[in-house]
Amino acid sequence: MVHSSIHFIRNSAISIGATRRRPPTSPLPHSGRRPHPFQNLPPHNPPPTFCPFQYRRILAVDPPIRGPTTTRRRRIFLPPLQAKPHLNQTPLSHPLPSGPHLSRPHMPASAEMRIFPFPFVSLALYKKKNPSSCVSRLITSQSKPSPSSSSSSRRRRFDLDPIRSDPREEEGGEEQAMATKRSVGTLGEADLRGKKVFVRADLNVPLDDAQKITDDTRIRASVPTVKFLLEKGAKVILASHLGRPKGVTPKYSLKPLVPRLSELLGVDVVMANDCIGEEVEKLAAALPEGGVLLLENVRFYKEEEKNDPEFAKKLASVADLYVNDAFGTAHRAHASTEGVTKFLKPAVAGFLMQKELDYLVGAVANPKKPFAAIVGGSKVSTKIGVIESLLAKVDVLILGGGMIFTFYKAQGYAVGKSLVEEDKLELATSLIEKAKAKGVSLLLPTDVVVADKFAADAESKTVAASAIPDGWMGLDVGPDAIKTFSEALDTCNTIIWNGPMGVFEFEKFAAGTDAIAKKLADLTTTKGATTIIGGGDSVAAVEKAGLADKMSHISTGGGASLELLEGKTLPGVLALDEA
Ligand SMILES: Nc1ncnc2c1ncn2[C@@H]1O[C@H](COP(=O)(O)OP(=O)(O)OP(=O)(O)O)[C@@H](O)[C@H]1O
Ligand SMILES: O=C(O)[C@H](O)COP(=O)(O)O
Repeated sequence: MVHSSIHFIRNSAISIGATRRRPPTSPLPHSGRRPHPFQNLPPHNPPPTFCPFQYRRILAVDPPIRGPTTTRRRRIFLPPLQAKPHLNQTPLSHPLPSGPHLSRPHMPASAEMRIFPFPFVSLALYKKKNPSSCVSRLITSQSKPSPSSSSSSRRRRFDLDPIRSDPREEEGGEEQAMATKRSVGTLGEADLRGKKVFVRADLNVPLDDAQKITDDTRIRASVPTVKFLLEKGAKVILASHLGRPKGVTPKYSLKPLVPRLSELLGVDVVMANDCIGEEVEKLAAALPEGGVLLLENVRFYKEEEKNDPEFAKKLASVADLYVNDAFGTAHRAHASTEGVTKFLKPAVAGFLMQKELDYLVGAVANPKKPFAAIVGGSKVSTKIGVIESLLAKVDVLILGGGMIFTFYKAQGYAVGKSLVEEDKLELATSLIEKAKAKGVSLLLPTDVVVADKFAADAESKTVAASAIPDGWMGLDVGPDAIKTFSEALDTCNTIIWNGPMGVFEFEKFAAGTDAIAKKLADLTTTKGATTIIGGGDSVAAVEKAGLADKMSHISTGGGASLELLEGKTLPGVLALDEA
């Protein structure tokens, strides 16, 4: 059953599917991999403009993530920081040593005396007994957003007070609707035998130049729902998109999927040359009980993405009822995901859809605490919503990937040629402050692996986060950071991960990502922690490490999982029947 609703989903579904906010998440050869962020950078980042440099010892205290009784204050030493001139910190007489040893507890006593109110790692705002009570107190002391901000088109939720009155009462209960959809499992043989069921799946799988499937995860994930329907004597009309074709484009045909689908389903799947029209009508009419008809790519019609009602009606005309199992496309309000529900009843959720919602809504809304989120990936700008939303839920937030350099720079570090979003420096500072205000332990890497160029064969070395040499770029988190992150994760019972820790595509810079993948697999299998992986590249990294089956849940949706984690509602889900 889909878990009960969460109070934080509060945004209107209307605009959600309307924008193509982000590129496809998986590296899809058929559609071309999205350009790496570095491809858009000038050859050299401008050097930092602030000076003179002052060095200071930062001492931050992380919160008691070991739980109420075993709580102890643990000190984490960050390497020396090049302070902003206006910070007016007492300079040390000499630059402090940097490197991995700095986070070990054998620091000179003089250093331990220097405690700065620096929000970099988190602060000791944690509650002694009940984590949420401390967070509650802190948050309720903040002013509530103005009515105008809450209705803002940015649809951000988590700068809102998460423990104030239940938003369902205020905003009409869309979030409840997300979590209480009718499942295909409620349909019995009486409902299904001899019926034509329109199943929208997300079969948007990567194909190589020879049209060979390079990752069949999404096909396999769609099998349980279809098999269930076939076993109950239904006739399945299967629809999907593939890539982002502009009109009919042979390389985006779903035909190459037929053999694998037939093999997995144990039936000979019939393929149509179109998704609407006479041929489809004939093939659908000829389907036997337990037969499967695969329609051609619904995106060959522009009406699909426009959610054109006439097109939706045509799609629906060949079937009796509707099942949406396309979680990966549920954030799109398209004809085959949303429009078609106006013409087919019942319209229910498939098993994959349910599982995704169970984890990405249910487990995230009611996590077994302590709850940690690991957010990486290339840019902070693509993860703002996720970070803000998770800040209201988690006890520990670990940041990695390319985005950390924007945080470092915002705090006065020199970052060499690392990826930096200059226009997000203030945002980075404000996220740090929000973490502090909410009592979240925000962990940034204390050391990084830097490279002299963005290449697999680049020269590399590990340096303290504060000591990135000019002309070098950070491409992975360092061993000390991995150790600190692992220790923090050891204490957690629910962990969600989105975005790799480094440029894991290059073997030399994959250690941080691999270590996190191994850690999560280990925590799942040995400790029973709930681990959820969302986001195209993090999923790819886990698959690459061969650890996918060790995690509690690997999401099949990149954009959809991100939107859910941001607290947005998914139109493809909202349109389904209530349970
Ligand atoms: N230090 C770094 N510098 C530059 N790029 C990085 C760095 N660390 C990671 N990356 C890149 O980030 C990319 C992944 O970022 P992305 O935000 O797409 O993550 P994701 O897991 O795919 O999440 P989602 O699909 O939900 O956006 C990878 O291609 C990786 O090479
Ligand atoms: O790969 C995905 O994320 C889904 O199939 C949705 O694809 P889209 O981003 O092209 O809508």
